[in-house]
Amino acid sequence: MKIKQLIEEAKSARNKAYVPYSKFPVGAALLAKDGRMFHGCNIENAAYSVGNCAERTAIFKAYSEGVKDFTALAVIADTDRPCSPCGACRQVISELCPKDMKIVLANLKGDIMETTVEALLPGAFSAEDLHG
Ligand SMILES: O=c1ccn([C@H]2C[C@H](O)[C@@H](CO)O2)c(=O)[nH]1
Ligand SMILES: [Zn+2]
Repeated sequence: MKIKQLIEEAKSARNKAYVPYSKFPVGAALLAKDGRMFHGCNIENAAYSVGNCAERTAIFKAYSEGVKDFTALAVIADTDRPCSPCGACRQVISELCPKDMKIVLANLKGDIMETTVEALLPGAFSAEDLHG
């Protein structure tokens, strides 16, 4: 799948965001190795801290369906620079996606930044740290 198409998928996922508090909709699209696409949006809550980001929504949806092998993730929001995933999402992405997997960050202006899981969170705390 082309990068532009993946970004379009993330953009349409963004339309589903539930963001009454931040009014900052974010969309994500996660492409699995088997070709399946998992969309994610941010879903907020009056108890602010229990809201979930678009990236984690997409990853958790895939995992909960038993899909664990991914090839690319795109994220988009109406930001000046391509949308930058938060620390919590970087940690989750780092554990559940391959280190060299492509991450495409985008904004509505059409700016695109391509990066990788490893580059998003170098030296991430991992299961190896936990269990030696
Ligand atoms: O990469 C990001 C950055 C922020 N958010 C959400 C969290 C919250 O709902 C809103 C404002 O931070 O945007 C995401 O979903 N993904
Ligand atoms: Zn996040």
